[in-house]
Amino acid sequence: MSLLNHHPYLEINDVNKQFIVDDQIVPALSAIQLAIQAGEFVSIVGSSGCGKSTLLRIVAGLECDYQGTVTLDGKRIVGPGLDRGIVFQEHRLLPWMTVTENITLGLTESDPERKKQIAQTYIELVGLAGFESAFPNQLSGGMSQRVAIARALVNKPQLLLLDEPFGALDALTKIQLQQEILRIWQSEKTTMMLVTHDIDEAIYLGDRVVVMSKRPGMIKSIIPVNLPRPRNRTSYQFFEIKKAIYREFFHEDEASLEYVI
Ligand SMILES: Nc1ncnc2c1ncn2[C@@H]1O[C@H](COP(=O)(O)OP(=O)(O)OP(=O)(O)O)[C@@H](O)[C@H]1O
Repeated sequence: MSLLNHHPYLEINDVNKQFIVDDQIVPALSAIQLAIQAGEFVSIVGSSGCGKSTLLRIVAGLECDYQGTVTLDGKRIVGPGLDRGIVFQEHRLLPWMTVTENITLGLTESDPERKKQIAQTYIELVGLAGFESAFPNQLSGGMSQRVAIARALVNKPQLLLLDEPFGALDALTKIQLQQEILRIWQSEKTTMMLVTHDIDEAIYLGDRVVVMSKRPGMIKSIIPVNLPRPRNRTSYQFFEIKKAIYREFFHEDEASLEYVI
């Protein structure tokens, strides 16, 4: 089922970004050009330090010193906004607050009763009913990430930015949460932009996989994933897409590819 409306929703236009470290210019992103449609799920992969998180931070409005333009629904991004939610690799929950309190912290709703109801909706959405009063130290890593996802969704953002959200989780929890995020994407119709090191995850979730080159990060290729969901990670077609992505990393060097997959 396609959730796309076929109009560019997020437009990243010729974005260049450099950092100054010890008076030296460190180029991080070069000529990034990417259009994402409303309701699309886009995965971004690339080697460590290629600028994936920097790109996500620019879209989040956390990084404003760059060249080029980034627009969301036609409006230029000039800082963080409620139209975008973000989930990081570490859950970043406040340890002295309960699950409900962490989720409602950034909620714009002021009526306390309504606030609680909204939190409850999202607690149920991420499968944490019964843990409303638990504190972060009483939760597993996967449960904490579920809270972080609920917190990012509570203001109903149109765009959810996921920066290696499952990177610190064990393999089984990771697979479970990938399925959850897919379910949430389908029910909430939120546009998703996922940065990951995990190529299987990128293919399992994305409508397209953006492959970035080494520093300074450039878009090397964009690989469409035209497979019906839920996807079978062990299918021949899945494997073929995986191979195409590895090929991008290993510069079409079939000999070295042989040792990878
Ligand atoms: N605040 C900063 N100050 C200086 N340099 C930075 C800063 N943030 C990022 N960089 C540099 O920019 C480049 C891109 O970093 P970024 O974190 O975006 O890469 P990444 O692809 O997300 O890496 P990883 O996959 O390892 O998380 C790196 O060379 C990094 O050292």
